[in-house]
Amino acid sequence: MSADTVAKLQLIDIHHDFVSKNQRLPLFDGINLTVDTAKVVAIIGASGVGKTTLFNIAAGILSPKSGQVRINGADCTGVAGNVGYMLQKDLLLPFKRVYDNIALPLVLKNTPKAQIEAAIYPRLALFGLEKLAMNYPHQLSGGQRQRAALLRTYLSNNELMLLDEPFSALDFVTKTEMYAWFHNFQKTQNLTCLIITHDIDEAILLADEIYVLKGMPAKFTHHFLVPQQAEFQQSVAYLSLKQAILSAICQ
Ligand SMILES: Nc1ncnc2c1ncn2[C@@H]1O[C@H](COP(=O)(O)OP(=O)(O)OP(=O)(O)O)[C@@H](O)[C@H]1O
Repeated sequence: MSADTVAKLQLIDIHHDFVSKNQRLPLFDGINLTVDTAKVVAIIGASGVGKTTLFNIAAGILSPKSGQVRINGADCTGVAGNVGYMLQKDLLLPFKRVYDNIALPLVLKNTPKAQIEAAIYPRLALFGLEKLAMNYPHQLSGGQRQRAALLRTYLSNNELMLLDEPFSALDFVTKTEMYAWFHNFQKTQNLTCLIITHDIDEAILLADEIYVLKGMPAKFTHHFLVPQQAEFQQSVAYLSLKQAILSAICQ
């Protein structure tokens, strides 16, 4: 396999369990997943199925009982710091200005001030934050806060971004705008993202591929490819795909 064809992220035969009330709770019994460069893969599943745990394993925050996490072909199992990770809630620090919130991961890496400025200022416009950098988070709308959190994640690591329910907490109109903005941003920047969500529309509107995670131990029961033509979103085929995913989750 040449370097160009190595997947950005591979989860290989992941097994994991928890012990609860002296009982072993098998969570994963051989999960496999590949995320190719410049693609967005969404994992959709019911609450408690194991999405966050799988994300923590992919991020290296949690070591699986067995199996391997490969990033760019290298074994990164249980090794944190190789991905950008954005949690569901934007988690901006309320007492810090937007700029300082965005700069935080770079400050923690002891990046020189001039380098931080050079990383942030040219990108503010891309994230629609050019007039807001000196504001505090409470002065921003939900969508603006989420874009600030995304820019922070992007600057911490944009090789591979893991996004937990990136926009589902927003109101319908803001969410719809954010889907269009993110889709365009991801495609123009060739970002590679793994997303977890409960929201079928979020999965279809953001992802190239969708996996349904189900059962206990959980496994991927269905895999859907999302057509990428612009007219797809207004088509009957969109509704059919949504229905098929819903059936897959509820079956
Ligand atoms: N540290 C832990 N010890 C014991 N059980 C745990 C632990 N962490 C998670 N679990 C259990 O593992 C299962 C999966 O949890 P996880 O948070 O990964 O699910 P999820 O799909 O992300 O849920 P949600 O969508 O509600 O956030 C749940 O049943 C949870 O109670």
